[in-house]
Amino acid sequence: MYINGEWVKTNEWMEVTNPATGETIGSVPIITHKQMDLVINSAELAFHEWKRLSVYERAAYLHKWYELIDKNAEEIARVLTMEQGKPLKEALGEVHYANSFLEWYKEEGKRMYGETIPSQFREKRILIQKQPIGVVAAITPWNFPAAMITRKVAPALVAGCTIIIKPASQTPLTALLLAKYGHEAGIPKGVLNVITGKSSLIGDNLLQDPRVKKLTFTGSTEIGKQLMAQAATTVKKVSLELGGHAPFIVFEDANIEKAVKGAIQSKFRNAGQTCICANRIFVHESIHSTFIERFVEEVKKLKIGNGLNSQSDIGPLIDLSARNKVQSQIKDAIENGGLIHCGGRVVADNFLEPTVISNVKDEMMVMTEETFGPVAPIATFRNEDEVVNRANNSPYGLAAYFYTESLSRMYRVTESLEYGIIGVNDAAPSTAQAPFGGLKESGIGREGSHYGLDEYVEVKYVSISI
Ligand SMILES: NC(=O)c1ccc[n+]([C@@H]2O[C@H](COP(=O)([O-])OP(=O)(O)OC[C@H]3O[C@@H](n4cnc5c(N)ncnc54)[C@H](O)[C@@H]3O)[C@@H](O)[C@H]2O)c1
Ligand SMILES: O=C[C@H](O)CS(=O)(=O)O
Repeated sequence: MYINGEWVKTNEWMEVTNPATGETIGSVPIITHKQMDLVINSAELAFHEWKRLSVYERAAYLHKWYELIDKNAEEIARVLTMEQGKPLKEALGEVHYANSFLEWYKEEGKRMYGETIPSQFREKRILIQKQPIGVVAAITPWNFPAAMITRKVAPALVAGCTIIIKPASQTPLTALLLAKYGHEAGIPKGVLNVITGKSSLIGDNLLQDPRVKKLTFTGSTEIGKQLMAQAATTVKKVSLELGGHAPFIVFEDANIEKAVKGAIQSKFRNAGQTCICANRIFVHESIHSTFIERFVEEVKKLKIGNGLNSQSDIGPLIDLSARNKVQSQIKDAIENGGLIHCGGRVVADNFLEPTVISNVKDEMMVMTEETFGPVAPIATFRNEDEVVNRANNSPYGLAAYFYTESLSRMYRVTESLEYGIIGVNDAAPSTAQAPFGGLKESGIGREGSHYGLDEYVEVKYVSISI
């Protein structure tokens, strides 16, 4: 663990395994209650100094950190693949995507402007200041072990906050490697902290402690709800990036080749283990057979294998329970009339073949539960109103995609879909300068863009009588 600028150990450890091989590739300490108080105290003390630096001084630290991550991207990507499983080419892409948040926020922090507002009284002046909120608790998921951390750390630190990061137990090594380079960048002690251990102990301590002013969580909706309730006990500011269940709609006037390419890209990235993966594919009945033929042809080209193998397109699922959950969705679809066009079988322990299922009904598990795996369920639809209603019929509202060549349809459907992120003929919308986040039970707040910076500041109103 990295606490107050030092590498800290304990007597208890937990192992980190490679999901592709089951081998133990490392171990990390299990934090104690006493160390929880140490890390919160360190972050609190550091905050009072860190916030006094100019944003240009803070940005300079982020710039050095950015340069070190860029220089060591291959090393970080290899560790990421070893503990998370994604193909090395995807892991390297994630490291650069993660670093883009440092690059973007080190400049955006310099635009954290205040305001003056005209008063109706001659003798009064109205001043609006933006100030850092304080100590931030960041709890992150295993599917993007680098990007889900820097998407929080970059705006938090440049705004003047200090941060305590708890990475997922499955993927702590990437977080610790990022901290190593943050240390080498000279980030002052107590500003950046990475702790590991039992989730509930860490969560209980962070969320009950009044010195922690903000919770930023990325993970499942179930855990997000639990943490939001715990944060309420000390009225912490909360940002939640939660589950998704993206509809992917192919209208009759779509460019089918673009739609097939986009569906492959969205569905099978990270073996389908991303919050914005296409989860429900809706194809207009008039082009269904053409789409399926081309889609299955391309899916069959995908190569499954260890992420360290440069030929692999699809790595393992994170663990056996994840694989079993996806398998149960496939089984339910088949039992209810779904037709398997390819895949559906376990290749080895955590490896599941990329699977395409047609004749899918909206009541099936695969169409109602988040599918964190390489399974593409395809349903047909007759008209725009029908498919928009079906697409919106979900407790989730994170990402949605649709393919059309019609400008008027693009506006109609974009305005009707109840999702925070919409890709129109585009299956890869994520970028640092744009706001990422969802509606409904997909979360609260945004990450990335200037909206993401606002999550780490308080707005102070100063009324002056002269
Ligand atoms: N919206 C987004 O930006 C986004 C991004 C990535 C993943 N996700 C979602 O995350 C989920 C997959 O990630 P996951 O399996 O790591 O999610 P998860 O909710 O199981 O765990 C997320 C994090 O919370 C921690 N955690 C679990 N229980 C806790 C507790 N009681 N107290 C404190 N911390 C606790 C975990 O250790 C992990 O670090 C999916 O639902 C996916 O959609 C969303
Ligand atoms: O899994 C969720 C991630 O936020 C997806 S992305 O890498 O930001 O597109």
